Amino acid sequence: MTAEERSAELAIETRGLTKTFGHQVAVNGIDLAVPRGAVFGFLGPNGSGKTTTIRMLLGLAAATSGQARVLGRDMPRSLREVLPLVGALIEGPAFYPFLSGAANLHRLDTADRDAPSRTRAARVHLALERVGLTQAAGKKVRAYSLGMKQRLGIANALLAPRELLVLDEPTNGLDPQGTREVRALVRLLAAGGTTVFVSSHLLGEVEQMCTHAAVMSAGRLVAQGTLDELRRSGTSRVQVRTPDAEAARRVLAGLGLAAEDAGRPAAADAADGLVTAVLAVHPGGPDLAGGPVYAAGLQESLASGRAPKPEEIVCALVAAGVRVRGFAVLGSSLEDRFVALTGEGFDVAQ
Ligand SMILES: Nc1ncnc2c1ncn2[C@@H]1O[C@H](COP(=O)(O)OP(=O)(O)OP(=O)(O)O)[C@@H](O)[C@H]1O
Repeated sequence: MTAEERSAELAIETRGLTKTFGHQVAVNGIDLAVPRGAVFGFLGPNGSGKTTTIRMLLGLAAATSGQARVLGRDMPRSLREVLPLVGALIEGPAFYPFLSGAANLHRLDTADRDAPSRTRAARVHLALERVGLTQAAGKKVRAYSLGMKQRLGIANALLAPRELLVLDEPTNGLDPQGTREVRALVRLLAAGGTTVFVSSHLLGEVEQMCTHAAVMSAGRLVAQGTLDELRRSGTSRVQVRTPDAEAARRVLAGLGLAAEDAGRPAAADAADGLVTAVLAVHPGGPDLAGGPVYAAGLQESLASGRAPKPEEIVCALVAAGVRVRGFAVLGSSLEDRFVALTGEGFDVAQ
């Protein structure tokens, strides 16, 4: 695939995108690659640079250096052609509380110079229908729940057909019911073929909604890929349950696997011990970010598999007379990965 073909498959692509505020580097040379059709979670703790990145992508802030392409066109040079194809929800739009949801959308649609007035009513109706607010269309916004207001914000982003939706922390401040509604709506929109770029500081949320994710930490992009790729890019371990722990450790060491710890499984024979060893540390994280080929480096390193295969480990254990009563290959969870990548207490609350 040529570089141009690869670019054409990306809804968002940045190279070395950087934003500084005085001496502070808010976004530090990031290379984002968001495939078309993805639900892409832009994950990072508060203050890691997500909103600043989104503002640059939408032409709301100028980059200090680097390039950004949105829907295959250079930004901000092609702002006028690109923006009509992008629906955005940033920091929640301001609605008039004394007007109904429908009346608010009418007002906002009027402000769009490219939106024909003749079809306005139909557009507003369709947008409200898509977010499930038809029943509440005539209700004053001051009587809306936070979740309903957020859905109205998404309806506003959907007033025209969009190729890309950019949502900045769409569930922030919502109660569990509102959160569920917005997450379900994001999945629904994505199922219709729209690329969704959604920022969040909640790992659980990204795991539920997204096909892909990128992780920001202190202005840097420290990993990106499909959720599976990110999971696989951690450290895997093998775990052996055996009454012959010492012998198992020697065999593992002979295969180049350092046994980490020994314990006792909760509900096992009192004589059994658990031996855990690092199987392979797969590259990922910082190596993944910045590569011009989307996540390919990770795929190759996984395919080349220099670590012994699980069946070879079992064979060696059995051949050495180790009584193997349990054997497992343990992957790292996304949570382990993200805590390791961001190096700070990641908010994993739902
Ligand atoms: N206009 C500004 N002037 C000065 N500093 C800013 C400005 N906007 C953002 N910053 C700083 O840049 C850093 C990144 O902020 P940003 O809002 O992009 O992070 P974020 O990941 O979106 O966090 P949050 O989830 O809290 O919004 C922060 O340290 C912030 O204080």
